[in-house]
Order: sequence, then C-alpha cells, then structure tokens
Amino acid sequence: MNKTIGFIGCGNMAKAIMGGLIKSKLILPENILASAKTKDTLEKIEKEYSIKTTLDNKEVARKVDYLILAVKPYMYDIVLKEIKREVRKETIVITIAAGISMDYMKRNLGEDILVVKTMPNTPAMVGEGITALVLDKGINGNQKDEIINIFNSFGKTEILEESLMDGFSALCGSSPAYVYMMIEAMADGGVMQGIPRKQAYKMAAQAVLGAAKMVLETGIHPGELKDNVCSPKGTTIEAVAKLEEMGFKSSIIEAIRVCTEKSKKISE
Ligand SMILES: NC(=O)C1=CN([C@@H]2O[C@H](COP(=O)(O)OP(=O)(O)OC[C@H]3O[C@@H](n4cnc5c(N)ncnc54)[C@H](OP(=O)(O)O)[C@@H]3O)[C@@H](O)[C@H]2O)C=CC1
Ligand SMILES: O=C(O)[C@@H]1CCC=N1
Repeated sequence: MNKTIGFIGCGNMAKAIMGGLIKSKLILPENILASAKTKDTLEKIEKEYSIKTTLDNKEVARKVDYLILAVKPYMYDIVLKEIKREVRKETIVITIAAGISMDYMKRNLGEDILVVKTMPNTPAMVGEGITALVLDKGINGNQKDEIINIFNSFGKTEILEESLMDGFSALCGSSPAYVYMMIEAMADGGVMQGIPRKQAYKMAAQAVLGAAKMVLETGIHPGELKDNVCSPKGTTIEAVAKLEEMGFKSSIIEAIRVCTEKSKKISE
C-alpha cells in the first residue's frame, strides 16, 4: 500500500498493530511514523521495527494519510487539542481507545475530519487479531476498502454499530487477558500433575488454539464440541461438573458485563 500510517502513542497496542502490519508487508516500515511521550520508547521502537519516529505529535498528525491514536483514553483531551490544527482534511483519523465515541472525536477535531472508531486486540502482533470498526458516514468506497485492508492485514475485521462497541471491547479487546489467565491456570494444573512448566504452557496454548480453530472451522456449536470431549462416565465430565460448581461460565459472563460497564463509563 502506497500510503503513510502514523501512530501517536507507542505502547502495547500500537506495537502489536505495527508488528502485524510490517509482518504482513502491506506497508513498508519507512512509511510508518510514530510518536510517544518519551525518547526511550521511541529509541526502542525504532530499533525493533525500523520505522520513523518523532517526539512531536503534531508532525505525525500533519504528515500521514492514516493517523492511529494509540494513547490511553484519558490522554485524548490533551492530544486532540494539540493536533487539531495539524490534521489535514484528507487524513483519516483512527481511534483504538476504549470508550472514545465518534461524536467525541468529531467534536474535538471538527465535523469535517474523517474518523474511524475501532477496537483491535493484541494478537494483531501475530496476524490473528480481531478488530471491530465503526466508519464515518463521509468515508467513500475506496477509503473503506483501504481501511479494511489495513485491519485485515493483521487479523479479521467486523463492521459494527457503535452502540455495540463497548460490549465488543469486553468480548475481544480485553479477552486475550482472560484467555492468558486460563492458559496460565491450565499450565499450573499440569505442573501440579508433574508436567514440566515450559512444556505445560506450550501444551495449554496449543489446546486452546486447537479448540478455537474447531469452533471457527467446523461451525459446530461449542456446546456440542464440549459434549464430544465428555465420554460417558469418563474423566472430562468430572472436570466440567467441577467447573460448573465453581461458576466458570458465569464468572466469564460477569467479567464481560463489568468490562462493558467500565467502557461505557469512560465514554460518559
Ligand atoms: N492493550 C490492549 O490490549 C488494547 C488497548 N487498546 C487501546 O489502546 C490505547 C493504548 O493502550 P496501551 O497500548 O495498552 O497503552 P500503553 O500504556 O502501553 O501505551 C500508551 C502510549 O502512549 C504514549 N503517550 C502517553 N502520553 C502521550 C502523549 N502526550 N503524546 C504521545 N504519546 C503519549 C506512551 O508513551 P511512553 O511509552 O513514552 O510513555 C505510550 O507509548 C488505549 O486507548 C486502549 O484503550 C485497545 C485495544 C486493546
Ligand atoms: O484495558 C484496556 O483499557 C484496553 C482496552 C481493551 C483492552 N485493553
């Protein structure tokens, strides 16, 4: 793609997107320009990804075709004020922040600036992200294709109504954290049974990857796939009964509920 992409903020999520973009070869590292708060962060990122960097957010805002705002939600007020006069009408501004609305972006940048609200997740780093997108009404067909190409280069993409974005953030933006907790717990369980820790992490992660692929590739309902693992009077049903007793499913449903609430609160 012969376009430039800018990042304001170079933390965990920005690095995951950069890593995914560069690996996919959709964009050359020299066409990425990023800024952060500290020189230290920029030096590390330059070394790791060979992209261009600057401490000047305004320079990034002025120069790029796609501008990804990758700072924490509470930093948005300051950063948007700083860059407002620099963003060109042709630039598409992309927010990846939890709880930042299209309306907020338009109010702070100007009605005529094209905005995309997104929620990515960190598996973007290995090309297995999932991003939901809300597109500005002013975005044309070509721009839409280009935006989807960018996000598809490091995973899957879904267009979503804005009202569903807080729930999506809890379901996909945050859920890698829940899954890592499960992998860690599975490995602990394996270690308790004598499996060496290093092997236990690999085994647990591969089991989770395989199970996720089964859901995606067979189209079989997860409940039926679970039933297929539980032999009558077997071992798995013992584990499943214990998980039910410990509130496994409801703990995850509740986690997604409070996570969604927090995202809604940020946008208020
Ligand atoms: N982490 C995740 O899994 C996900 C995060 N997000 C969203 O991504 C955004 C960033 O989160 P995350 O990457 O976790 O945060 P991090 O804390 O890892 O990174 C924040 C970055 O912002 C930079 N920064 C702080 N102040 C400024 C400033 N005034 N100007 C320029 N850069 C600044 C920091 O610079 P320095 O390093 O120099 O201090 C840092 O690089 C959030 O809005 C979050 O909602 C969305 C989906 C998933
Ligand atoms: O924890 C957060 O606020 C961000 C948003 C989604 C994932 N991480």
